Amino acid sequence: MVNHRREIRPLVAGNWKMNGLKVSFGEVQAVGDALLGPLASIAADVMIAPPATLIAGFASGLGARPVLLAGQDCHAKASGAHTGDISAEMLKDAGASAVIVGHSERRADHGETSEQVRAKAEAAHRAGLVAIVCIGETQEERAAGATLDVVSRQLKGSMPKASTAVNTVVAYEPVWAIGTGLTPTPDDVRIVHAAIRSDLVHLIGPEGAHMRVLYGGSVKPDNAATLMSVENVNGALVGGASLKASDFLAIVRAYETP
Ligand SMILES: O=C[C@H](O)COP(=O)(O)O
Repeated sequence: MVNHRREIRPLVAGNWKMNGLKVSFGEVQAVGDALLGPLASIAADVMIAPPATLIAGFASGLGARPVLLAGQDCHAKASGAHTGDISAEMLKDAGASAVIVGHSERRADHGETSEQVRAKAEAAHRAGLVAIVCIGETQEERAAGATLDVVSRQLKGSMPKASTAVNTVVAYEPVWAIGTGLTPTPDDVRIVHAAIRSDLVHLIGPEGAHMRVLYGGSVKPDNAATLMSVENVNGALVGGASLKASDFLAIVRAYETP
């Protein structure tokens, strides 16, 4: 473990996306059991964001196991005539302590703008949830040399002004790395995370130096330790590899203390 990790407690979060019917509670239970047993010395918070329908059951089944639960999206309002939506308050009531907002799949599939993402993050804060704000460039934007501009614009547009290192987490997820098996080089990750760190300090002041900035996009057991050791990477947002407890735990082990 390198020194900079001691300053910010990392977070390893698994985003199950629209999967769960074939993924049993046993996977979450196995993660929780490992954190109580052989992996009790993991120096990181561990979180699962299952489909919203599973949160309440997982919350009661987990008991004292140290696995945090998160939603994958929320509406900007607390309640009302919004068929099919779910509010941050409802996620909190079900047992979530956080919610992912602005994932690139939401931005692409549902046309979500950074302004809407910021409203959702504000809703999360209002409900007492941690907002995990996702940003990241497409392959075309990277090829055009626009990565830092895009990421900076999304960050500035999506972050609530009242964000703190406690109520907000940033997740940098290059769109082209999601579910593809491709990842940026550690140096590419370092450059983007350094720019995000600098923007955070500029946007919200000294708190920005302490906010967790996760990397996401094809994090797997065999690349987790390398990616997690990059400066200003304070954990991971894991998709596919979070569906199997053994893979997810292998990623979590990047934060095993010696
Ligand atoms: O939210 C998670 C990310 O979209 C990463 O997904 P992935 O690990 O399957 O590439």
